[in-house]
Amino acid sequence: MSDLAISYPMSAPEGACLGLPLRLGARSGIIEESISGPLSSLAARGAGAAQRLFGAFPFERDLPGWLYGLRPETEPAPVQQARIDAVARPLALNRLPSQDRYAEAVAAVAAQVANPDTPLRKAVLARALDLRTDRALDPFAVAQRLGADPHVTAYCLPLPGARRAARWLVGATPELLLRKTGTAIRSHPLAGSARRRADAAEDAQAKAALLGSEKDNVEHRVVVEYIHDILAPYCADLAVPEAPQLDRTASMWHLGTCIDGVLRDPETPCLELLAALHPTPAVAGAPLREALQAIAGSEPFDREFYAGTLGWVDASNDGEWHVTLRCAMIEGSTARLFAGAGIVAASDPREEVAETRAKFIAMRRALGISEGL
Ligand SMILES: C=C(O[C@H]1C=CC=C(C(=O)O)[C@@H]1O)C(=O)O
Repeated sequence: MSDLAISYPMSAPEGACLGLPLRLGARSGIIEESISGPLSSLAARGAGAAQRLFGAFPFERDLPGWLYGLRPETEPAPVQQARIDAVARPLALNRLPSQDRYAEAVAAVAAQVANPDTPLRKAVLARALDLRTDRALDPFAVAQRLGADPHVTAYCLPLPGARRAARWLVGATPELLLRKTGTAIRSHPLAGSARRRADAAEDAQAKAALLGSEKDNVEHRVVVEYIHDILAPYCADLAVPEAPQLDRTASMWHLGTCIDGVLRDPETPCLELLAALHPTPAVAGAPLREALQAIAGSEPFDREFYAGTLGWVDASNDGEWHVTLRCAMIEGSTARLFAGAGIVAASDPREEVAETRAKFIAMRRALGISEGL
């Protein structure tokens, strides 16, 4: 019986996801229209569109992403039908790269950052976990479990797959890249992390240590400076707090800064701002070109939609876009999970392995992957 947990259509024609359900935070619906293209080429969309468009763009900004028009009144059936108890059983987990290889890559990038002859200030290195389970995974059930954390925005959306069935991008992100409401804009970048502890005193200690960590504050400052420099030319006013605050999810502490601005031109398209911002040093690094080289030289997989951006834009050009973090790409009975960490000169390779392990916790729990696997 549990094999039938997925009851919605899985056979979208190649290159389209029409008729499939999508969920982003509190909003959901059935896809009735889709537009594809790189973020920069879709930047004019939104204004003039008949309805709110939802979408996702990959990490690489020149690659195509998707904007979807939804039939909004429809609550996707799987949300009611998902059988939370019918969890697919994990069979095998493959690390890409191994933890040792990841630690070596971190050490090499930290050394590059420490070298005053190279311009690299920070690079975000990720690793992936490839999971195989004993039956088809239910992406909506996974998203529903992730969404139990009130500090994240959970999402589940189909991506056109190479084969007949859609691939699903599922996750729960804590990071707001850009919200635009009229002339008001907000970005709330996160960078600098510590695993949360079950014991309250230890948790408070982890939080205080993160706030005082010079390494994490350096990592964070690079992101805030970058976002300030990108947004400032668009803004009549831009408020950037001097020091970061602490933000949380159920399993992580993060350094966060809430940046608020007022646009000079209220007509500035939301997606134009997004195209200018993405990818920030919270997921890439700085300077961008050197960071992308470091990433390409270190990561033995394609990030695809991990560390991209997802959200919506509406007819009055308002929108809300998140960083595609704490996610997995689900296809049938397989899932690829992603987690990354910002590397600066003072990064300790073993601690960055531990940090990425902690960032997998939410998705591992949602997928029922035991610590031992
Ligand atoms: C790149 C990730 O997290 C980013 C967001 C928050 C904290 C981060 C950090 O401390 O490195 C990362 O910049 C990830 O979760 O895969």
